Amino acid sequence: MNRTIVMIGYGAMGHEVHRLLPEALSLEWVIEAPERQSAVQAQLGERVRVVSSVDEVKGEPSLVLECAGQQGLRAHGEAVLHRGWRLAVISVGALADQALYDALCEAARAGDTQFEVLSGAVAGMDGLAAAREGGLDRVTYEARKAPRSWQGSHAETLVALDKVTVPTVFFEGTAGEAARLFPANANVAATVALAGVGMEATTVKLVVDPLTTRNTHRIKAEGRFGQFEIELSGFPLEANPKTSTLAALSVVRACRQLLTPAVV
Ligand SMILES: NC(=O)C1=CN([C@@H]2O[C@H](COP(=O)(O)OP(=O)(O)OC[C@H]3O[C@@H](n4cnc5c(N)ncnc54)[C@H](OP(=O)(O)O)[C@@H]3O)[C@@H](O)[C@H]2O)C=CC1
Ligand SMILES: O=C([O-])CC(=O)C(=O)O
Repeated sequence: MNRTIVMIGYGAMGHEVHRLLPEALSLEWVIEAPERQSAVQAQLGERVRVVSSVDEVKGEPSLVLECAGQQGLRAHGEAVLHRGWRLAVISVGALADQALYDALCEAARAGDTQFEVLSGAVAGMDGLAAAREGGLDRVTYEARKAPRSWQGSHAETLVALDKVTVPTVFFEGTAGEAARLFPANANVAATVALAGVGMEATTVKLVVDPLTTRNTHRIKAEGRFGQFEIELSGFPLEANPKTSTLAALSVVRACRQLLTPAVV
C-alpha cells in the first residue's frame, strides 16, 4: 500500500513536487486557502481531497509537506504537529518570528513528533550546522535574482526594478529582517540563520541583477572549522520566478528519504 502524503499549499512548488513524487507515495490531501480550494480541487480531480483545515484530514500521513508560504505555515503548522504528524517546512522565513518558532517546538513536543527545516534553494546547510558545533565567527548570505523575480515584493519600494541596468544591492540587514520583509524571496536567509549564527547575527544582502536569469545564492562562513564559500546558481521554476527549482527538489528529497533504508 502507498504511504500517504499531505501537502499544505498547492502553488508552483506544490505542483512540481507532486509531479516528481516517488511512486510509492500518494498525495491524498491538500490543505489550501479557502478561496483557492475549489480551483485546486478541479485541477487535481477526485483522487486528491482538497480541504481548508487540518481537522478535515483523515488517516495517518507519513509526512506533511508545507509548500504554502509563510502564512500557510502560520495557519496550519501547530495543528499538524499537535496531531503527532511529521512536518517538512519550506517557508522557513516564518521561523524568524520567535513566538511562532517556540509554538511549533511546543506543538512538536506535545505531539511527540518533529518538524524538519528543509535546505530549500541552497546547499551546504549540513556543513554549516556541523561547523556551528565547533563555533562560528561570521556567516553572510547574498541572494541575487532578476528583476522579474523581485516583482510584487518589498523590493519594489526600495529600487526601480524596471530601470536597473547593473547589479544593484537594494537591501542590507539581518536575516530576521530579510525573512520578514521578503516572505516569498528570502526564506533562505532564515535557513542559513537557523543552521548558523541566528537571525540577528547573520548578515544579508539582496541584489537585483538585470543581467541574470538565475537565482544565485552565496553563503560565506568562518569559524573554528575553517571557512567556506558556496555559490549556487539555480534555475527558477517556470511557474514562479521567485522560487528556485532546487527548493521544490528539496521537498521531493524529504519524501524520498521516507522510502530508503539509508538516509543520504
Ligand atoms: N526555503 C526555500 O528555499 C524557499 C521557500 N519558498 C517558500 O515556498 C513557498 C511556496 O512557493 P511557491 O509554490 O512557489 O508559491 P506559490 O505562491 O506559487 O504557492 C503557494 C500556495 O500556497 C497557498 N496558500 C497561501 N496561504 C495558504 C494557507 N493559509 N493555507 C494553505 N495554502 C495557502 C497559496 O494560495 P494563494 O495563491 O491563494 O495565496 C498558493 O496556492 C513560498 O511562498 C516561500 O515561502 C520558496 C522558495 C525557496
Ligand atoms: O527559491 C529561491 O531562490 C529562494 C527563495 O525564494 C527564498 O529564499 O524564499
